[in-house]
Amino acid sequence: MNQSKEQRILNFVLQNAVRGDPCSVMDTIDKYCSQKEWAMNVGNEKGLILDKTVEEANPSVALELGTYCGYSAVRISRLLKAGARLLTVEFNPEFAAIAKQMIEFAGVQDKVKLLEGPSEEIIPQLKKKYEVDTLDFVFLDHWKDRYTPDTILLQECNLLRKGSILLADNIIFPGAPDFLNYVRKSPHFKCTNYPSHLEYMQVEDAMEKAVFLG
Ligand SMILES: O=C(NCCCCCn1ccnc1)c1cc(-c2ccc(F)cc2)cc(O)c1O
Ligand SMILES: [Mg+2]
Repeated sequence: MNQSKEQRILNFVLQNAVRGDPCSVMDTIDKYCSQKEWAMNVGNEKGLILDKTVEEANPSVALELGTYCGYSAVRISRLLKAGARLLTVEFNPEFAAIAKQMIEFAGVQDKVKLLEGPSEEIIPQLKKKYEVDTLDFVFLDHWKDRYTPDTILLQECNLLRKGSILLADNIIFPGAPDFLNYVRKSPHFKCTNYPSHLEYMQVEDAMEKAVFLG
């Protein structure tokens, strides 16, 4: 049965990256996806915005919605302090299986917990099943029409605290217009826009940071 694109990306990493070296894994994925097959990793340009936001948050507990091949899970977890952890949610079982191997190859498996399933089911379980008090950082990179309902659900589940930082990918392309409207109109969020480009392309994109005010 012929391989998936995601399997080809993983194989390229397994054969060309340095085991246990997160930067090597990120660079190797970016090389493959810019030269051979485009894929929806956040990439290195928006990845630098992600890095700066994670460093600003310096999270003890971080949540990622949309694992895909694990590129941003590796990117985020490499910056976490000792004892800090990333919970990453993936709906697609094939993607989750690839991401698990990618995370292990990068050597960040002790910092990352990969949760398989729909975000609307997993978010309400975070406190009791995954022993989360509140989230210091949330990276939204899953279905763009889920950004708003899941942001509302995070608040309803009391998972955000004063200063929790949300960072959303793909604000322009594919776009998340309802999310942008929601957070920018809400008195509970302080928003900042970061213009950038779609991963591996010269197409405009942007990220939006939304700090929860309580
Ligand atoms: O759809 C995206 N991501 C979600 C994938 C499914 C998430 C499943 N899931 C995980 C947890 N809960 C649900 C996405 C798409 C594009 C893109 C850009 C240009 C283009 F021509 C086609 C596509 C670029 C991105 O950067 C993206 O993130
Ligand atoms: Mg994205």
